[in-house]
Amino acid sequence: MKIGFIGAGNMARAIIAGLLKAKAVAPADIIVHGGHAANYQPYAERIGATAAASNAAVVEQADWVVLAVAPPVGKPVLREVHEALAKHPRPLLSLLTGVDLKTLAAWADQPLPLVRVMPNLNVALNAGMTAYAANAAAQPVLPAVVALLNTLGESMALPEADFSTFVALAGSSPAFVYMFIDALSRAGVKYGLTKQVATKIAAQAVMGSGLMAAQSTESPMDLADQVASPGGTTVAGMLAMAAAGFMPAVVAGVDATIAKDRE
Ligand SMILES: NC(=O)C1=CN([C@@H]2O[C@H](COP(=O)(O)OP(=O)(O)OC[C@H]3O[C@@H](n4cnc5c(N)ncnc54)[C@H](OP(=O)(O)O)[C@@H]3O)[C@@H](O)[C@H]2O)C=CC1
Ligand SMILES: O=C(O)[C@@H]1CCC=N1
Repeated sequence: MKIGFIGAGNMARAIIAGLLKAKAVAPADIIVHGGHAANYQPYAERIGATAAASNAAVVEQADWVVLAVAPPVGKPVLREVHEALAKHPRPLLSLLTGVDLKTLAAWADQPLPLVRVMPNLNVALNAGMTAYAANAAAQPVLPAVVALLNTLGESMALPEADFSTFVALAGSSPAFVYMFIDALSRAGVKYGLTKQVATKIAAQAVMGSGLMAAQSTESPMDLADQVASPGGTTVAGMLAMAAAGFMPAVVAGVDATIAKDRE
């Protein structure tokens, strides 16, 4: 199975890293083309992937094509590969935020199996959270696509109406979590830890808590109650964070992310 990537930036590279770690695809069966040869060629060489000379060549050489460019670049790129896709009607997996299947079909301007895929950068460690939605033409290939996505972490079918919310909760949220880790770590620095030590402590605590929240049948607040001993340190910290607007700050961030996705 040859997987082609139009765009070889952060998200494409994270997916490719996850696929290679899972040994789901052989390096030479990864075909990439990007905006600038100076970026994608050395990258392809480094990982043993195939650098294609053009976006059309990606379509010609790959079995499936992943559209991994910035959303505004999607339409011109699909125009550029229109002829190649007409000759080789490959399933197209789009990572573009804010671009639904209907828009994608209009841009493709020909009947194609289309899968809208919304991953997050944690796919690089096979710990991603990915949503997908597919058109009717993609249904026969969908089980194989989902099997591939599942090598990258968890995946779920999602109604397209919920994609903006998913972007905030999974696509963008690693950045929000890094902000939290940095804030926790910085507070440790305030009390004399080095940034390196403080970040290691904060990141490991967040990782364990994420694992616990993902695996437990209890709600996050039930889990928090188990941490917060009566009259103890944790409840004092939780109340101070609540008073400083922790939850409204997080929800405001999600609101802004969703609004941007829907622009
Ligand atoms: N980053 C993330 O965490 C997530 C991103 N996404 C989505 O994934 C997509 C890619 O995002 P991301 O990887 O972060 O973006 P990047 O900016 O990191 O990568 C974009 C890639 O597109 C390439 N490119 C630009 N113009 C063209 C062109 N005409 N033909 C082919 N390739 C081109 C760029 O090449 P060059 O740099 O050489 O110009 C670069 O390799 C976006 O639509 C985004 O919404 C979805 C979920 C999460
Ligand atoms: O910030 C962005 O627009 C992309 C989509 C989700 C994560 N990164």
